[in-house]
Amino acid sequence: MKVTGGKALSGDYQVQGGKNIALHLYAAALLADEAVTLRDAPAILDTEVCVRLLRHTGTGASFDGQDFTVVPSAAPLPVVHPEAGRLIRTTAVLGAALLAKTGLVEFPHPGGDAFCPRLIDRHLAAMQAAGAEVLVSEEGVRAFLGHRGVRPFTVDVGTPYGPSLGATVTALLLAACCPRTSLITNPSVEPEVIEVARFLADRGVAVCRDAAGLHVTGTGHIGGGAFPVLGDRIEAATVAMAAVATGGRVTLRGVTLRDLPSGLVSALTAVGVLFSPGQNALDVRPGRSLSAIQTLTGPHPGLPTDTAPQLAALLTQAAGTSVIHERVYPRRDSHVAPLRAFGARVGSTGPLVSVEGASCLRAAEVEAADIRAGAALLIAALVADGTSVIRGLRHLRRGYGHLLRGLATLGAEITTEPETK
Ligand SMILES: CC(=O)N[C@H]1[C@@H](OP(=O)(O)OP(=O)(O)OC[C@H]2O[C@@H](n3ccc(=O)[nH]c3=O)[C@H](O)[C@@H]2O)O[C@H](CO)[C@@H](O)[C@@H]1O
Ligand SMILES: C=C(OP(=O)(O)O)C(=O)O
Repeated sequence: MKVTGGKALSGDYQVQGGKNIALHLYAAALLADEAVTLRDAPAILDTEVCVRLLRHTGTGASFDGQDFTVVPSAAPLPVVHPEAGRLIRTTAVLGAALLAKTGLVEFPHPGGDAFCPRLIDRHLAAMQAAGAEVLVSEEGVRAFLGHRGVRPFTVDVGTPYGPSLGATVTALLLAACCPRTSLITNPSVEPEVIEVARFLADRGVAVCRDAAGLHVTGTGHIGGGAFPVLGDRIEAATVAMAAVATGGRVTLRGVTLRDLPSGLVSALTAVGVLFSPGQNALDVRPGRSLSAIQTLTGPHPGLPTDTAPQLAALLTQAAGTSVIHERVYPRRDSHVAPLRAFGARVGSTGPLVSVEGASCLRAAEVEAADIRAGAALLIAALVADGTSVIRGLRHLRRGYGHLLRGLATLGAEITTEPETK
């Protein structure tokens, strides 16, 4: 993609349905005994991969650009496609849904962004706690429950890096198929989990949360029907930071201030970003000046790790030394080296990313290694003088359906060419 920077971005931006929310709902929809329509699903590569994965099991799956429809099969093939399953992160969650539904499953090791090793031991612990025999090999995982079905279980989905989002959903889906009560301790409370819990609760699964964790009482029949995919808080944050970094302002449509985690709002407010809530919309603009901050990523409602690379790009425009402490992953710094090519004074040591600002960025030729690194490089290119080239567009397309078109309507000059490798 070629990006000519140096223009303030201003206007309205419609936020897509949440990438990570949709991915988990696609897995939850596999449990249903009737057709499910997920409204406002994002038009991203990961959605296309999920259509392919569901169809491979014999389940009807289609996406018309807005609605993702799942029509159950009486006897789904309990196999997550070995190659396609390596392209996305929610492979083990899809595996859990197939296991709960059919009594066995085979799935490859999950894919997704590879900025550091990403374990799935808590997913496997949930499957074992639910009564499955689990075998792990180089190719992937085989789990077997047999006709006995899911038994009530207790599982801890906490990790040294905080509660696992994906493993909480894996455990929820397993528990949803057991008519007795299971307990998930140290659960994630990210919106992805809350939305899956709401989807299940609408269909008769009892989910309640107290100090011990999530208590889930499942049902023998999970109904169908429509369910909306909540707006993408990470896309909203990305566009807000792009607009502010260029000195512009944006009205985000389809999200409200309440949809943004308080940790994100406080970090951006400390930088000098101003928020004005509207009717199902949020106006975002820079204050008089941008200031350096010291901040930490953390589980919801903390500063989301998926916004930290974009925040580093924004902080190149803030006066002083900023530090972002990554706590959800041991390391997430695939954006740091390519940001330096723009003249940004950015460094990383273990989980700490530091940024010296404010810098005049100049155009660069760089490669994105993953979704949010790509978003951070795009923000830098929008700020920089001259025309930059960013390769690795497929990473961006995995998570952002209409970002480039949407930024163009705000005034960005962006052109794309097919990748040659
Ligand atoms: C598709 C999707 O929704 N992806 C999101 C999801 O990923 P994902 O669900 O994979 O992230 P987790 O919450 O599971 O991972 C958080 C941390 O826990 C560790 N861990 C996780 C599982 C496990 O069994 N054992 C273990 O040790 C991971 O290595 C990581 O350091 O949540 C992450 C954290 O908010 C986001 O960055 C991802 O964008
Ligand atoms: C890390 C991310 O995604 P995934 O878990 O799909 O790799 C992300 O969305 O920033």
